[in-house]
Amino acid sequence: MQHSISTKREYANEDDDVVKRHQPHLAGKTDEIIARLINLIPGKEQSIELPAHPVISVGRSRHCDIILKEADISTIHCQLYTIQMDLDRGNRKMVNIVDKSRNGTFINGNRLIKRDYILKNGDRIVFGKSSSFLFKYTAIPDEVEVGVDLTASKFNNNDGVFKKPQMAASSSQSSLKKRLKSRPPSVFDKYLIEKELGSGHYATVKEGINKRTGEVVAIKIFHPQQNDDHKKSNQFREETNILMRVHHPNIVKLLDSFVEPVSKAQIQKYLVLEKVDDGELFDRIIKKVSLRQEETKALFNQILEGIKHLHSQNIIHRDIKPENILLNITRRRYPDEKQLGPWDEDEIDIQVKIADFGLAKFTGEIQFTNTLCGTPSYVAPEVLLKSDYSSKVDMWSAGVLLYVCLCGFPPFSDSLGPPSMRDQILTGKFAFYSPYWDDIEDSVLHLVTNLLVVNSDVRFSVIEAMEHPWFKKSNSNSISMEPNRLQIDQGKIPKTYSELSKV
Ligand SMILES: Nc1ncnc2c1ncn2[C@@H]1O[C@H](COP(=O)(O)OP(=O)(O)OP(=O)(O)O)[C@@H](O)[C@H]1O
Repeated sequence: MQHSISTKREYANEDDDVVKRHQPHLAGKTDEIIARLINLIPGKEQSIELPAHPVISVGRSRHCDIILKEADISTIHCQLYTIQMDLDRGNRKMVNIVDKSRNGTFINGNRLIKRDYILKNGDRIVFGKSSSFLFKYTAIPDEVEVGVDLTASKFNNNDGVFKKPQMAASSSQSSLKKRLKSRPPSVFDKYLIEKELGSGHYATVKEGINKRTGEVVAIKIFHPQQNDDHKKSNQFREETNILMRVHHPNIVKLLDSFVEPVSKAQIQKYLVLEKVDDGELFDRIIKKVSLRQEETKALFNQILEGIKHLHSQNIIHRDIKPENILLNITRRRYPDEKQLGPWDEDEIDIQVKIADFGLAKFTGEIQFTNTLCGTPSYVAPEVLLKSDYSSKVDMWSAGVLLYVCLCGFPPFSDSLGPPSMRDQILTGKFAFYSPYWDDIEDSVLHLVTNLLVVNSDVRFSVIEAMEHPWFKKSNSNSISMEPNRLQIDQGKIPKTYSELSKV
């Protein structure tokens, strides 16, 4: 379909002298070009420069700065405002789009409906039904190689030909480097954001591709929130800067973080994370009902390695649960390939990656339920009581997780009551029910029993857990204890995660 777009100049040249006199064409020679609207339809490529004018109007009216002639375009369809935004990485001019239309302005498929939205690099804007454009800010520091003159990319034509920036004279290189530093990129400058990988209560996680290196990452996009607390945004930035220094093979690497405006009233936080390919431990438990002891041991050992590293850096995870344990699985490629652990037949190795470390405080409350409604939380008694707590809260959660891996249902649950789940947690009341625990070694029961201890001073630390005889083949019989193995009314046994997932 032919896009009939004309800037004011074209329109004036065509048929209206009055317009020509009173409405100069959109971009004057001295105007700073802040962004471009790009029509990518093959054969009709076109680039409309957007100068940093306070307001640019788009619509059918001949008084608009950008005239779209399609029948579904309103007289004034939308307005583009240049606004100075105070981003966490400095100030930046951005374009705020305000919809005024009857048939809608769509950003990446979502209708604005008379709202405002701050445009991001790579946004696809559709006016009405089919006037479709890609939106791009002109200077994109992260995409430009050092030594390339950004001023050369200030094309001053609307002919739709995308010229490559020219090489700068060496004298301008240091000023360019300074500009690159002082004009920090948005997440959209740096990454192409692709398919959704999953979503949770607070965020959607999408695949991202680093435009410069091609690295594939996971980008956690938190739901927009009111832009009323600069202090919190700064805290987010400072904390994530610390978390970015954490490097360990069993911890999902935090690569970057951004806080960006969505509209004048709302901001959105982004975390760029190492991408983990094979889902959550939670799904593995659902699929298998419970995990074999040797498999649990191999996974739990890696989980403890990750927690040990966090604790050594004075970081408390605060939200250890199977949804936050991600897996990278190396699949078998040929029949006699040697397995590197006690994994399933088609698996050569599994690497555990702990996700969301240290971030619980940004998502508000630590969650008291997990994704399957009514299943228990992993929180320690001192967290429930909102009293002072230490890294030992992670060890309580690790104890719940170990219990769940081995039998498929949680140690604390309202269905086991009375008392209530909360009171079971506060008093540390749990047991190993027959027949579920009958074939499981006393040694691991001893470990669980030393993790689910109400008094955090007595509860095992991560080092104590790692040194437990269960992990050491020769020592696993050296434990003397009478585990609390109980018979229980079948009707009282909580449903396994696997059963709950089918409800
Ligand atoms: N680094 C990653 N690589 C691949 N997938 C990921 C990664 N991080 C998260 N995901 C997936 O994205 C989904 C949602 O992520 P996440 O659980 O972190 O969001 P959330 O809103 O914090 O969730 P919750 O409701 O559990 O607090 C999950 O299903 C998870 O498997």
